[in-house]
Amino acid sequence: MQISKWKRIVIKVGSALIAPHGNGCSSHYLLSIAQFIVRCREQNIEVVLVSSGSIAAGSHLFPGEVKNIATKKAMAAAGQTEMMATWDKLFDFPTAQILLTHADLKDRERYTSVRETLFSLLEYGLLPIVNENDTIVTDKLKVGDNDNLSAMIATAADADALIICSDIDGLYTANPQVDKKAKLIPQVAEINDEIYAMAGGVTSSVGTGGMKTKIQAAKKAVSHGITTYIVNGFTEQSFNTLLQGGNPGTVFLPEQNPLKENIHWMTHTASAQGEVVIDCNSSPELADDPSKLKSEEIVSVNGEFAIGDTVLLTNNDGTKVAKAEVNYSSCLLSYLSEQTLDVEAQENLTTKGPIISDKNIAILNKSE
Ligand SMILES: Nc1ncnc2c1ncn2[C@@H]1O[C@H](COP(=O)(O)OP(=O)(O)O)[C@@H](O)[C@H]1O
Ligand SMILES: N[C@@H](CCC(=O)OP(=O)(O)O)C(=O)O
Repeated sequence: MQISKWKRIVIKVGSALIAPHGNGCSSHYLLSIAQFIVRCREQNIEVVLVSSGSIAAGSHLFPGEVKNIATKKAMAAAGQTEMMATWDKLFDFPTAQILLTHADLKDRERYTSVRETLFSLLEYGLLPIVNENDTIVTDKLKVGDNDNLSAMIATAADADALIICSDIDGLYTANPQVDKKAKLIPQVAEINDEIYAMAGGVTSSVGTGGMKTKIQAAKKAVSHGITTYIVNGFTEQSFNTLLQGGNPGTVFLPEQNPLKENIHWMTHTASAQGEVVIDCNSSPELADDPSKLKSEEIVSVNGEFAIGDTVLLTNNDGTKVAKAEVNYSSCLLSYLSEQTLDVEAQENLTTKGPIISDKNIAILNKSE
């Protein structure tokens, strides 16, 4: 989808662009990005910015070896204000700070709240600037990289395009800093294992994600129908080419049958609070429609979850079948799976309808 058809876009800017030397923010490489944002808004394209750089910006205030994760979180707390100020002074319209963790996105109620805030900010003409809330993240709570965060935000915002600004022109057949014969791939129609295999990890001294997380992000976005670009954020030409409707780097084409928003959220953002092991071998229809699950087909229940939580449904051979909203607690399902109940007793216990919601359910591909 070219710029003329865009109504809303998300732009992700990595640490290397905003804090190129890892000792405070510099607007040097941000001017062309800011100009691109201004040009998009002039064409009535709403923009959401996902910006890294708080840790890189704050690190110089904490000299010496990074002692522990608490120091890194303190760097983020210190650098976040500088990162926001660096962006804010480039625009003559207001910016707004949104700090999130994965906990805010994997909880459906909080995810919906984030969407509402984003839409309200855009309605009033502000530029939302999103970053992970590194000050409070833990391994359990974090997204971990802003490439994947930007894809989750693009989905939440129903964006038409996601532009990931990197320190390289796009996805190459291999890491060009390692393989001098590597070639730029202008277009990716399908993200498969071969594409993932091309992507190496982090190379910049301040980056977190590397190319792997950019491919993961592209997969999340294209499966929601969002055209995704990896472009070189260091060159103004990248943005001039985009403004002319061209592709300056690698474009990942949107999937033809994008997932509905709630199914996409369940597939790519929701985290399972527990696991229900089911017996698809004796009930093969369950593999295609686990919402028909009956208590006697439950093999075991792992973890603790409440009504309305997301659970992972796995076959008793370990294959992941689906992620879905569960209508009963782990306690009741454990009881039901261990009992041999007659139909009447079952009906008395399962008055809330099907065990698994037939609305919020995402059948998983084998590779997920
Ligand atoms: N197949 C690949 N194509 C392009 N770059 C790759 C590939 N594999 C690994 N890389 C490395 O990924 C880097 C970009 O990711 P990263 O280091 O996180 O920087 P940034 O977040 O600023 O984009 C590139 O500079 C490159 O060294
Ligand atoms: N939330 C972190 C950014 C983490 C991250 O993904 O960084 P990068 O790989 O430079 O985009 C920060 O602000 O430093």
